[in-house]
Amino acid sequence: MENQKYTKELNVAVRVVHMACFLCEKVQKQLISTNSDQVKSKDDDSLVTVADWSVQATVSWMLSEAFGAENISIVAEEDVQTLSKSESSAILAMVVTAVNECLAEAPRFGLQRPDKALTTSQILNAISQCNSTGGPLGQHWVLDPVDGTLGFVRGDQYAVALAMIDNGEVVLGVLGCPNYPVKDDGLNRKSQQNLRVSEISSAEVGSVMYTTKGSGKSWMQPLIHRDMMFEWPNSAKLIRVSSVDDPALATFCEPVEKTNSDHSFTAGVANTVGLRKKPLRVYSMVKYAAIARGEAEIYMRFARSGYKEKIWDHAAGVLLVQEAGGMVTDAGGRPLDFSRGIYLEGLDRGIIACSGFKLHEKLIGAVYASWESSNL
Ligand SMILES: Nc1ncnc2c1ncn2[C@@H]1O[C@H](COP(=O)(O)O)[C@@H](OP(=O)(O)O)[C@H]1O
Ligand SMILES: [Mg+2]
Repeated sequence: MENQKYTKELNVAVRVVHMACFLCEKVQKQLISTNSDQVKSKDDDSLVTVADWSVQATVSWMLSEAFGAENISIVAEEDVQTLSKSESSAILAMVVTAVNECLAEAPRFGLQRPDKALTTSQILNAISQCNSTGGPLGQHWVLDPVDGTLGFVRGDQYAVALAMIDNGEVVLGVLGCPNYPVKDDGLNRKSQQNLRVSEISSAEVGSVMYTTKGSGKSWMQPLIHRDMMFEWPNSAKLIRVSSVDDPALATFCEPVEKTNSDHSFTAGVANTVGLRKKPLRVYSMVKYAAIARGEAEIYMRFARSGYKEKIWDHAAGVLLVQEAGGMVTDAGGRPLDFSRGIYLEGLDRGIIACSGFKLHEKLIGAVYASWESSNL
């Protein structure tokens, strides 16, 4: 069976994403506590990059340990150019600490920790090992260490996304969402109340969602509390898309930043289709998670013309939605093409993810009707 082919890969990937979430939570808490009033100062930026590089190093190291460095290809967002400069030595030291503190916890996640702390050059090596550009042949891991940088800085939603592409198709997806609780309606509740990390009760832990292609099943696990052991399946629950197909009742999500997606174009489409609710604006791939979990029905993303979407911003989320029963295509109704390197080449205008066929068909029709008069 197709989904049994990646059993070990999935098992390792899920555990590694849990570890990465643990790392991110620690850095995000530090960020919020040191600078609670100021959003996005220079210090915040450096903490964000600490999280990005540290997650990339951790994931790269753990995958190499599990499968052999020579056997794996990793496509990921970060490189080591900035980090290797002399003026980055303080950040580099923070990365080394964060990675080693995280790797020391590996046994809690059922993985092996290194015999001794990794050296700076081992960590730089692990980061720069993620230099693959993917493509149509062979297996490639695809990693976005911290997706939704702005959400991360603001104590809001962000995600750790790890997927695998095999011969051009996404076959495995894991999405860690540290601020998206497993409880029903976790996203709406949190967004409406605009809770900050410091205010979230420890019982409301985040979630990790995962799936494999062809399984027809997407799963969700809670993150584990401090000092708890991760034990497979770690209370995994099946998740499923919403059955709502009436546009008047549907919720649609989109990026918070209008530079990442044209809010006025999507408002026009929403109006044409008869969507009534206000858009749910959420940072990061948590939007895909919301569709897969049935908390929203539609995700629209229309970047400005000329912007090329990157595979790590979509791979894990797209598969989660599809295996939970939903549909994801470009605005022309064609599947996204993950086989052509780091970009979603050939993407027709924008991305539409839906809980079901009926809504999807209506949206494609509305985009078609609105396009000529838009400025995109
Ligand atoms: N002009 C643009 N248009 C569309 N997406 C963009 C963009 N600039 C950056 N992005 C991508 O949008 C992602 C965030 O998505 P969202 O807006 O849905 O939260 C970013 O991921 P990172 O935060 O990992 O850099 C980045 O890759
Ligand atoms: Mg991203």
